[in-house]
Amino acid sequence: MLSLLDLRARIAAGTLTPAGAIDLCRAAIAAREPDLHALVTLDPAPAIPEAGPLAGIAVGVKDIIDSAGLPSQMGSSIYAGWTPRGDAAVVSRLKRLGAVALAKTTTTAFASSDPTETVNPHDPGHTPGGSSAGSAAAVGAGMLPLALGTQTAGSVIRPASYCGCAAVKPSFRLIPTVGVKTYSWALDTVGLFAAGVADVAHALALVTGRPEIEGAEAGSAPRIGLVRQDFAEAPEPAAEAALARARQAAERAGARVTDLALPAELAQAWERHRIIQNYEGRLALAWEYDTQADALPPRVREHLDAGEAFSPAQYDDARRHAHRARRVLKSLFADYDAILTFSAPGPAPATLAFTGDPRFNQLWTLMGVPCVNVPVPGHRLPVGVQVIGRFGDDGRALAVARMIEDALRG
Ligand SMILES: NC(=O)CC(=O)O
Repeated sequence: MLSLLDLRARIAAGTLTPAGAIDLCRAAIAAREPDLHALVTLDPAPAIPEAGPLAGIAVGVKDIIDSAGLPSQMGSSIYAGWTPRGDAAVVSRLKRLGAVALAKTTTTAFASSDPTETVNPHDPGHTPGGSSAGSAAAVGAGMLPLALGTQTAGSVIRPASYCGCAAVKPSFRLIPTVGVKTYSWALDTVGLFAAGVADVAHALALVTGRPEIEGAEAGSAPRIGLVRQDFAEAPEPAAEAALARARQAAERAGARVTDLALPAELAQAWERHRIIQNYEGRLALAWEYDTQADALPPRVREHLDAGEAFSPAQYDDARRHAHRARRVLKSLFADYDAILTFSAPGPAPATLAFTGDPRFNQLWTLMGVPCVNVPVPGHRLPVGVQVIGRFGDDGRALAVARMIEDALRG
Protein backbone atom coordinates (compact mmCIF):
# COMPACT_ATOMS: atom_id res chain seq x y z
CA MET A 1 0.00 0.00 0.00
CA LEU A 2 1.06 3.66 -0.41
CA SER A 3 1.92 5.15 2.99
CA LEU A 4 0.91 8.81 3.34
CA LEU A 5 3.73 9.39 5.84
CA ASP A 6 6.29 7.76 3.55
CA LEU A 7 5.25 9.93 0.60
CA ARG A 8 5.35 13.07 2.74
CA ALA A 9 8.82 12.14 4.07
CA ARG A 10 10.14 11.69 0.53
CA ILE A 11 8.63 15.03 -0.52
CA ALA A 12 10.12 16.75 2.54
CA ALA A 13 13.49 15.17 1.77
CA GLY A 14 13.32 16.46 -1.82
CA THR A 15 13.53 13.00 -3.36
CA LEU A 16 9.94 13.17 -4.63
CA THR A 17 7.88 16.12 -5.86
CA PRO A 18 4.15 16.53 -5.16
CA ALA A 19 3.47 16.00 -8.87
CA GLY A 20 5.66 12.89 -8.76
CA ALA A 21 3.65 11.51 -5.86
CA ILE A 22 0.43 12.04 -7.80
CA ASP A 23 2.02 10.29 -10.80
CA LEU A 24 2.77 7.27 -8.58
CA CYS A 25 -0.96 7.04 -7.85
CA ARG A 26 -1.89 7.45 -11.50
CA ALA A 27 0.46 4.59 -12.40
CA ALA A 28 -1.01 2.36 -9.69
CA ILE A 29 -4.52 3.26 -10.83
CA ALA A 30 -3.65 2.45 -14.44
CA ALA A 31 -2.37 -0.94 -13.31
CA ARG A 32 -5.13 -1.98 -10.91
CA GLU A 33 -8.33 -0.03 -11.62
CA PRO A 34 -9.31 -1.97 -14.80
CA ASP A 35 -9.78 -5.05 -12.61
CA LEU A 36 -10.79 -3.35 -9.35
CA HIS A 37 -13.52 -0.88 -10.46
CA ALA A 38 -13.01 1.22 -7.30
CA LEU A 39 -13.29 4.62 -8.95
CA VAL A 40 -16.26 6.44 -10.45
CA THR A 41 -14.50 9.55 -11.74
CA LEU A 42 -10.80 10.39 -12.11
CA ASP A 43 -9.85 14.07 -12.34
CA PRO A 44 -7.73 14.34 -15.52
CA ALA A 45 -5.97 17.56 -14.55
CA PRO A 46 -6.29 18.49 -10.88
CA ALA A 47 -4.39 21.42 -9.40
CA ILE A 48 -1.35 20.05 -7.56
CA PRO A 49 -0.20 22.44 -4.83
CA GLU A 50 3.55 22.57 -4.16
CA ALA A 51 3.10 23.52 -0.50
CA GLY A 52 1.07 22.36 2.46
CA PRO A 53 1.33 19.49 4.98
CA LEU A 54 -0.57 17.20 2.59
CA ALA A 55 1.01 18.44 -0.65
CA GLY A 56 1.35 15.51 -3.05
CA ILE A 57 -1.26 13.39 -1.25
CA ALA A 58 -3.97 12.12 -3.62
CA VAL A 59 -7.30 11.53 -1.92
CA GLY A 60 -10.20 9.29 -2.95
CA VAL A 61 -13.54 10.89 -2.18
CA LYS A 62 -16.56 8.62 -1.64
CA ASP A 63 -19.17 9.50 -4.26
CA ILE A 64 -21.69 10.85 -1.74
CA ILE A 65 -19.20 13.55 -0.69
CA ASP A 66 -19.00 16.66 -2.91
CA SER A 67 -15.81 17.69 -4.68
CA ALA A 68 -16.20 20.82 -6.80
CA GLY A 69 -16.41 20.14 -10.52
CA LEU A 70 -16.57 16.35 -10.17
CA PRO A 71 -19.94 14.53 -10.23
CA SER A 72 -21.47 13.24 -6.99
CA GLN A 73 -23.65 10.38 -8.23
CA MET A 74 -24.54 8.71 -4.88
CA GLY A 75 -24.22 5.27 -6.46
CA SER A 76 -27.62 5.86 -8.05
CA SER A 77 -28.96 6.51 -11.55
CA ILE A 78 -31.11 9.23 -9.98
CA TYR A 79 -27.98 11.38 -9.64
CA ALA A 80 -26.22 10.41 -12.88
CA GLY A 81 -24.09 13.36 -13.93
CA TRP A 82 -25.09 15.53 -10.95
CA THR A 83 -22.17 17.90 -10.43
CA PRO A 84 -21.94 20.15 -7.35
CA ARG A 85 -20.53 23.66 -7.59
CA GLY A 86 -18.62 23.49 -4.34
CA ASP A 87 -16.60 21.20 -2.07
CA ALA A 88 -17.87 19.41 0.98
CA ALA A 89 -16.35 20.96 4.12
CA VAL A 90 -13.90 18.05 4.57
CA VAL A 91 -12.78 18.24 0.93
CA SER A 92 -12.26 21.99 1.18
CA ARG A 93 -10.12 21.38 4.30
CA LEU A 94 -8.03 18.73 2.54
CA LYS A 95 -7.40 21.02 -0.43
CA ARG A 96 -6.36 23.82 1.92
CA LEU A 97 -3.80 21.39 3.37
CA GLY A 98 -2.38 20.82 -0.14
CA ALA A 99 -4.06 17.47 -0.87
CA VAL A 100 -5.46 16.58 -4.30
CA ALA A 101 -9.01 15.23 -4.64
CA LEU A 102 -7.88 12.95 -7.46
CA ALA A 103 -10.84 10.57 -7.74
CA LYS A 104 -14.38 9.87 -6.64
CA THR A 105 -14.65 6.35 -5.21
CA THR A 106 -17.56 3.95 -5.52
CA THR A 107 -20.31 3.92 -2.93
CA THR A 108 -23.30 1.68 -2.48
CA ALA A 109 -26.47 3.55 -3.45
CA PHE A 110 -27.00 6.34 -0.88
CA ALA A 111 -24.38 4.61 1.30
CA SER A 112 -26.76 1.80 2.11
CA SER A 113 -26.10 -1.87 1.45
CA ASP A 114 -26.68 -2.73 -2.22
CA PRO A 115 -23.47 -3.99 -3.87
CA THR A 116 -21.19 -1.92 -6.08
CA GLU A 117 -19.12 -3.14 -9.04
CA THR A 118 -15.96 -2.91 -6.96
CA VAL A 119 -14.09 -6.13 -6.10
CA ASN A 120 -11.81 -7.00 -3.21
CA PRO A 121 -8.16 -6.16 -4.02
CA HIS A 122 -7.05 -9.42 -2.39
CA ASP A 123 -9.46 -11.71 -4.27
CA PRO A 124 -11.79 -10.51 -7.06
CA GLY A 125 -14.34 -13.17 -6.12
CA HIS A 126 -14.95 -11.47 -2.77
CA THR A 127 -16.72 -8.25 -1.83
CA PRO A 128 -14.63 -5.26 -0.72
CA GLY A 129 -17.44 -4.49 1.72
CA GLY A 130 -19.57 -1.35 1.83
CA SER A 131 -20.78 1.24 1.76
CA SER A 132 -17.34 2.89 1.35
CA ALA A 133 -16.34 0.16 -1.10
CA GLY A 134 -14.13 2.09 -3.50
CA SER A 135 -12.24 3.99 -0.79
CA ALA A 136 -11.29 0.83 1.09
CA ALA A 137 -10.41 -1.05 -2.09
CA ALA A 138 -8.36 1.80 -3.58
CA VAL A 139 -6.25 2.19 -0.42
CA GLY A 140 -6.01 -1.56 0.09
CA ALA A 141 -4.82 -1.98 -3.51
CA GLY A 142 -2.13 0.70 -3.15
CA MET A 143 -3.80 3.06 -5.61
CA LEU A 144 -4.26 5.92 -3.11
CA PRO A 145 -2.59 6.88 0.20
CA LEU A 146 -5.74 8.42 1.65
CA ALA A 147 -9.48 8.11 1.07
CA LEU A 148 -12.68 9.48 2.58
CA GLY A 149 -15.60 7.27 3.57
CA THR A 150 -18.69 7.48 5.75
CA GLN A 151 -20.23 5.16 8.32
CA THR A 152 -23.87 4.90 9.33
CA ALA A 153 -23.70 1.29 10.49
CA GLY A 154 -20.30 -0.26 9.60
CA SER A 155 -19.28 1.34 6.32
CA VAL A 156 -15.77 2.44 7.22
CA ILE A 157 -14.50 -0.20 9.64
CA ARG A 158 -15.94 -3.28 7.87
CA PRO A 159 -14.60 -2.55 4.35
CA ALA A 160 -11.25 -1.55 5.84
CA SER A 161 -11.16 -4.93 7.60
CA TYR A 162 -12.04 -6.74 4.36
CA CYS A 163 -9.47 -4.80 2.28
CA GLY A 164 -6.62 -4.91 4.78
CA CYS A 165 -6.07 -1.21 5.44
CA ALA A 166 -6.26 1.00 8.50
CA ALA A 167 -9.25 3.29 9.02
CA VAL A 168 -10.84 5.52 11.60
CA LYS A 169 -14.49 6.26 12.17
CA PRO A 170 -13.91 9.32 14.41
CA SER A 171 -16.06 10.60 17.27
CA PHE A 172 -19.45 11.72 16.01
CA ARG A 173 -19.31 15.13 14.28
CA LEU A 174 -15.53 15.49 14.72
CA ILE A 175 -15.41 15.89 10.92
CA PRO A 176 -18.32 17.95 9.54
CA THR A 177 -20.80 16.22 7.25
CA VAL A 178 -21.57 19.45 5.37
CA GLY A 179 -21.62 18.55 1.66
CA VAL A 180 -22.21 14.84 2.35
CA LYS A 181 -25.46 13.21 1.16
CA THR A 182 -27.37 12.39 4.33
CA TYR A 183 -28.87 9.00 5.14
CA SER A 184 -29.14 9.36 8.94
CA TRP A 185 -28.30 12.67 10.60
CA ALA A 186 -27.88 10.96 13.99
CA LEU A 187 -25.41 8.36 12.67
CA ASP A 188 -23.59 9.45 9.48
CA THR A 189 -19.90 9.96 10.29
CA VAL A 190 -17.08 10.86 7.90
CA GLY A 191 -14.07 8.54 8.22
CA LEU A 192 -10.59 8.09 6.76
CA PHE A 193 -8.76 5.15 5.14
CA ALA A 194 -4.96 4.89 4.87
CA ALA A 195 -2.23 2.24 4.77
CA GLY A 196 -1.45 2.17 8.51
CA VAL A 197 -2.73 3.54 11.80
CA ALA A 198 0.01 6.18 11.94
CA ASP A 199 -1.03 7.41 8.47
CA VAL A 200 -4.66 7.63 9.57
CA ALA A 201 -3.76 9.46 12.80
CA HIS A 202 -1.63 11.99 10.90
CA ALA A 203 -4.44 12.69 8.44
CA LEU A 204 -7.10 13.00 11.14
CA ALA A 205 -4.95 15.41 13.17
CA LEU A 206 -4.45 17.63 10.11
CA VAL A 207 -8.04 17.44 8.86
CA THR A 208 -9.41 18.38 12.30
CA GLY A 209 -6.67 20.88 13.18
CA ARG A 210 -6.01 18.91 16.39
CA PRO A 211 -2.28 17.92 16.56
CA GLU A 212 -2.98 16.33 19.96
CA ILE A 213 -4.74 13.50 18.11
CA GLU A 214 -1.40 12.40 16.65
CA GLY A 215 0.55 13.21 19.77
CA ALA A 216 -1.57 11.14 22.16
CA GLU A 217 0.11 8.33 24.08
CA ALA A 218 -1.25 4.84 24.72
CA GLY A 219 0.39 4.83 28.14
CA SER A 220 2.80 2.20 29.48
CA ALA A 221 0.05 -0.24 30.45
CA PRO A 222 -3.26 0.72 28.85
CA ARG A 223 -6.35 -0.93 30.30
CA ILE A 224 -8.16 -2.68 27.45
CA GLY A 225 -11.58 -4.26 27.74
CA LEU A 226 -11.97 -7.21 25.38
CA VAL A 227 -15.59 -7.16 24.21
CA ARG A 228 -17.19 -9.99 22.25
CA GLN A 229 -20.60 -8.40 21.70
CA ASP A 230 -22.31 -11.71 22.48
CA PHE A 231 -25.68 -10.12 21.66
CA ALA A 232 -24.59 -10.21 17.99
CA GLU A 233 -24.32 -13.65 16.39
CA ALA A 234 -20.97 -15.41 16.91
CA PRO A 235 -18.21 -14.46 14.47
CA GLU A 236 -16.34 -16.85 12.13
CA PRO A 237 -13.20 -18.67 13.38
CA ALA A 238 -10.91 -16.31 11.44
CA ALA A 239 -12.30 -13.29 13.33
CA GLU A 240 -11.91 -15.16 16.63
CA ALA A 241 -8.30 -15.97 15.73
CA ALA A 242 -7.59 -12.36 14.77
CA LEU A 243 -8.99 -11.08 18.06
CA ALA A 244 -6.93 -13.62 20.02
CA ARG A 245 -3.76 -12.59 18.17
CA ALA A 246 -4.49 -8.92 18.78
CA ARG A 247 -5.03 -9.61 22.48
CA GLN A 248 -1.71 -11.45 22.73
CA ALA A 249 0.05 -8.64 20.87
CA ALA A 250 -1.46 -6.02 23.19
CA GLU A 251 -0.37 -7.99 26.25
CA ARG A 252 3.15 -8.41 24.82
CA ALA A 253 3.25 -4.63 24.42
CA GLY A 254 2.36 -4.15 28.10
CA ALA A 255 -1.40 -3.65 27.99
CA ARG A 256 -3.66 -5.11 30.64
CA VAL A 257 -6.44 -6.90 28.73
CA THR A 258 -9.49 -8.12 30.60
CA ASP A 259 -12.73 -9.62 29.32
CA LEU A 260 -15.56 -7.09 29.49
CA ALA A 261 -19.22 -8.06 29.28
CA LEU A 262 -21.30 -5.10 28.18
CA PRO A 263 -24.30 -4.11 30.33
CA ALA A 264 -27.79 -4.85 28.98
CA GLU A 265 -28.35 -1.21 28.03
CA LEU A 266 -25.74 -1.54 25.28
CA ALA A 267 -27.44 -4.61 23.75
CA GLN A 268 -30.79 -2.83 23.90
CA ALA A 269 -29.31 0.13 22.00
CA TRP A 270 -27.60 -2.22 19.50
CA GLU A 271 -30.90 -3.80 18.49
CA ARG A 272 -32.55 -0.38 18.02
CA HIS A 273 -29.84 1.04 15.71
CA ARG A 274 -31.82 0.00 12.61
CA ILE A 275 -34.89 1.95 13.81
CA ILE A 276 -32.94 5.21 14.02
CA GLN A 277 -31.04 4.47 10.80
CA ASN A 278 -34.05 3.68 8.65
CA TYR A 279 -36.58 6.07 10.20
CA GLU A 280 -34.15 8.92 9.47
CA GLY A 281 -33.21 7.46 6.08
CA ARG A 282 -36.87 7.49 5.02
CA LEU A 283 -37.10 11.21 5.87
CA ALA A 284 -33.66 12.15 4.50
CA LEU A 285 -34.41 10.42 1.16
CA ALA A 286 -38.04 11.53 0.99
CA TRP A 287 -37.71 13.10 -2.49
CA GLU A 288 -36.02 10.04 -3.96
CA TYR A 289 -38.45 7.64 -2.23
CA ASP A 290 -41.59 9.65 -3.07
CA THR A 291 -40.79 10.53 -6.67
CA GLN A 292 -38.43 7.83 -8.00
CA ALA A 293 -38.84 4.74 -5.80
CA ASP A 294 -38.58 2.46 -8.83
CA ALA A 295 -35.04 3.74 -9.44
CA LEU A 296 -33.94 2.68 -5.96
CA PRO A 297 -32.06 -0.65 -5.75
CA PRO A 298 -33.70 -3.40 -3.68
CA ARG A 299 -31.87 -3.11 -0.35
CA VAL A 300 -32.25 0.67 -0.15
CA ARG A 301 -35.93 0.26 -1.01
CA GLU A 302 -36.26 -2.42 1.68
CA HIS A 303 -34.62 -0.21 4.32
CA LEU A 304 -36.75 2.81 3.42
CA ASP A 305 -39.91 0.70 3.44
CA ALA A 306 -38.90 -0.40 6.94
CA GLY A 307 -38.33 3.22 7.91
CA GLU A 308 -41.78 4.09 6.59
CA ALA A 309 -43.27 1.50 8.94
CA PHE A 310 -41.60 2.80 12.12
CA SER A 311 -43.70 5.24 14.19
CA PRO A 312 -42.39 8.44 15.77
CA ALA A 313 -42.96 6.77 19.13
CA GLN A 314 -40.71 3.83 18.15
CA TYR A 315 -38.07 6.27 16.90
CA ASP A 316 -38.23 8.31 20.10
CA ASP A 317 -37.99 5.14 22.20
CA ALA A 318 -34.90 4.05 20.23
CA ARG A 319 -33.27 7.42 20.81
CA ARG A 320 -33.97 7.21 24.55
CA HIS A 321 -32.30 3.78 24.65
CA ALA A 322 -29.31 5.17 22.74
CA HIS A 323 -28.98 8.08 25.15
CA ARG A 324 -29.15 5.75 28.14
CA ALA A 325 -26.51 3.45 26.60
CA ARG A 326 -24.14 6.36 25.96
CA ARG A 327 -24.29 7.23 29.65
CA VAL A 328 -23.57 3.63 30.64
CA LEU A 329 -20.67 3.41 28.17
CA LYS A 330 -19.19 6.65 29.47
CA SER A 331 -19.17 5.25 33.02
CA LEU A 332 -17.59 2.00 31.73
CA PHE A 333 -14.70 3.97 30.27
CA ALA A 334 -13.80 5.16 33.78
CA ASP A 335 -12.09 1.75 34.17
CA TYR A 336 -10.76 1.28 30.63
CA ASP A 337 -8.59 3.23 28.18
CA ALA A 338 -9.91 1.35 25.16
CA ILE A 339 -12.14 -1.50 24.02
CA LEU A 340 -10.95 -4.23 21.66
CA THR A 341 -13.50 -6.12 19.60
CA PHE A 342 -14.23 -7.63 16.17
CA SER A 343 -14.17 -5.36 13.10
CA ALA A 344 -16.31 -7.75 11.04
CA PRO A 345 -17.82 -11.26 11.35
CA GLY A 346 -14.87 -12.65 9.38
CA PRO A 347 -12.92 -12.15 6.14
CA ALA A 348 -14.73 -10.69 3.12
CA PRO A 349 -17.60 -12.95 2.02
CA ALA A 350 -17.03 -14.88 -1.22
CA THR A 351 -19.66 -12.93 -3.14
CA LEU A 352 -20.10 -9.60 -4.92
CA ALA A 353 -23.83 -9.54 -4.18
CA PHE A 354 -23.51 -8.71 -0.46
CA THR A 355 -21.34 -6.11 1.27
CA GLY A 356 -21.23 -7.90 4.63
CA ASP A 357 -22.91 -7.60 8.02
CA PRO A 358 -22.37 -4.50 10.22
CA ARG A 359 -23.45 -6.33 13.42
CA PHE A 360 -20.10 -5.71 15.14
CA ASN A 361 -19.98 -2.06 14.10
CA GLN A 362 -23.47 -0.58 14.47
CA LEU A 363 -23.48 -0.18 18.25
CA TRP A 364 -20.32 1.93 18.24
CA THR A 365 -21.60 4.14 15.43
CA LEU A 366 -24.74 4.74 17.48
CA MET A 367 -22.61 5.48 20.56
CA GLY A 368 -20.65 8.05 18.53
CA VAL A 369 -17.29 6.81 19.85
CA PRO A 370 -14.02 6.63 17.86
CA CYS A 371 -13.34 3.29 16.15
CA VAL A 372 -10.08 2.24 14.50
CA ASN A 373 -9.55 -0.79 12.23
CA VAL A 374 -6.22 -2.53 12.77
CA PRO A 375 -5.33 -5.08 10.06
CA VAL A 376 -4.21 -8.39 11.58
CA PRO A 377 -1.62 -10.16 9.39
CA GLY A 378 -1.52 -13.91 8.85
CA HIS A 379 -4.70 -14.66 6.94
CA ARG A 380 -5.07 -15.19 3.18
CA LEU A 381 -7.87 -12.64 3.19
CA PRO A 382 -7.51 -9.67 5.55
CA VAL A 383 -9.23 -9.67 8.91
CA GLY A 384 -9.09 -6.66 11.21
CA VAL A 385 -9.85 -5.90 14.82
CA GLN A 386 -11.47 -2.76 16.15
CA VAL A 387 -10.03 -0.49 18.84
CA ILE A 388 -12.66 1.80 20.37
CA GLY A 389 -12.12 4.82 22.61
CA ARG A 390 -14.34 7.00 24.75
CA PHE A 391 -16.16 9.81 23.00
CA GLY A 392 -13.72 12.63 22.12
CA ASP A 393 -10.67 10.50 22.96
CA ASP A 394 -9.76 9.79 19.31
CA GLY A 395 -6.05 10.31 19.94
CA ARG A 396 -5.85 7.65 22.62
CA ALA A 397 -7.89 5.18 20.57
CA LEU A 398 -5.44 5.69 17.69
CA ALA A 399 -2.44 5.40 20.04
CA VAL A 400 -3.66 2.08 21.46
CA ALA A 401 -4.44 0.88 17.93
CA ARG A 402 -0.93 1.89 16.84
CA MET A 403 0.57 -0.01 19.80
CA ILE A 404 -1.32 -3.18 18.78
CA GLU A 405 -0.45 -2.72 15.10
CA ASP A 406 3.25 -2.36 15.95
CA ALA A 407 3.15 -5.41 18.23
CA LEU A 408 1.40 -7.47 15.52
CA ARG A 409 4.03 -6.43 12.98
CA GLY A 410 6.86 -7.08 15.42
N1 LIG B 1 -23.62 3.01 5.62
C1 LIG B 1 -23.37 1.94 6.35
O1 LIG B 1 -22.69 2.03 7.36
C2 LIG B 1 -24.02 0.66 5.90
C3 LIG B 1 -23.17 -0.59 6.12
O2 LIG B 1 -22.58 -0.79 7.20
O3 LIG B 1 -23.11 -1.40 5.18
